[in-house]
Amino acid sequence: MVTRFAHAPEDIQHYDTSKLREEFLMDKIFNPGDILLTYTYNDRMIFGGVTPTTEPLEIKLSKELGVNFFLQRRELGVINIGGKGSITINGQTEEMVKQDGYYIGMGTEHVVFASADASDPAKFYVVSTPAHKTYPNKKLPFANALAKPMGDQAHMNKRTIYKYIDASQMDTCQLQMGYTVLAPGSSWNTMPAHTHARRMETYMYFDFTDPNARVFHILGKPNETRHIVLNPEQAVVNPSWSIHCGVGTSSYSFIWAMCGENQTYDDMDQIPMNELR
Ligand SMILES: O=C(O)C(=O)C[C@H](O)C(=O)CO
Ligand SMILES: [Zn+2]
Repeated sequence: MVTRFAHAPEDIQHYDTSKLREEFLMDKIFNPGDILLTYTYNDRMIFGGVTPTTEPLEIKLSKELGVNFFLQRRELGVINIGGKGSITINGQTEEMVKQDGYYIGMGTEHVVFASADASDPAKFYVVSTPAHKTYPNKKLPFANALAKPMGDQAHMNKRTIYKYIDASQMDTCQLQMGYTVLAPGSSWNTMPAHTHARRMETYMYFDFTDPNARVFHILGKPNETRHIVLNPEQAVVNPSWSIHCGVGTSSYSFIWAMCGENQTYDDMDQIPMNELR
């Protein structure tokens, strides 16, 4: 697990490209046979990829968090974006096909991730946030996600937001998580842009319709923006004060996850176009 510190808006004013990437980009999320995690000091979210191949994998963090086991004081959201796999929670196994999600509550001692076929491994994108209460574990199949169509082709931002972990559907301490799929030919996400000073957010981009495509992710204060160019299966941390939107050279999907003061998805401050710089 690597640590990324939190920033003030002024910090990034003089960052060059490599410094900006070093501070905000997670350039590898899925490494076969491995667990790659980032601990951001923005609301202490931990996020990353678990990619089991021949052997099952378990996130074992105790000393790093000053606890006896990873989820002792945390909750966890999972979405599989790879091949068939399974999650075994305290000894009980659930199949996890591509797009299946899971919410695992505070206090769960063992969560073991496995792939059905090492040559087409499951890719579990995981996000964990601090918790204070145990809410029930819940499988989150794609078909049950709340689908919210957004945008239109004229604005090149036709997309569907699938909310997996949403306060209207289930209880969590902080975590909100979902999956946005851009329609073929659309390239903009989250434009018009917004901030939500009450919550931070991570974005992990994947499923580019052209594997050679790139996404230009935009962050920063609305009047002082920066961009980071992303390959498929890379992620960005967005501080609460930052916009977070992007444009791709093809269509793509991304998983967003948030935590902070509230769980009100629509609690956003929309940025008028003429304020963007
Ligand atoms: O495409 C979008 O718009 C999004 O997916 C927006 C994210 O869900 C978000 O930023 C929520 O705060
Ligand atoms: Zn947002």
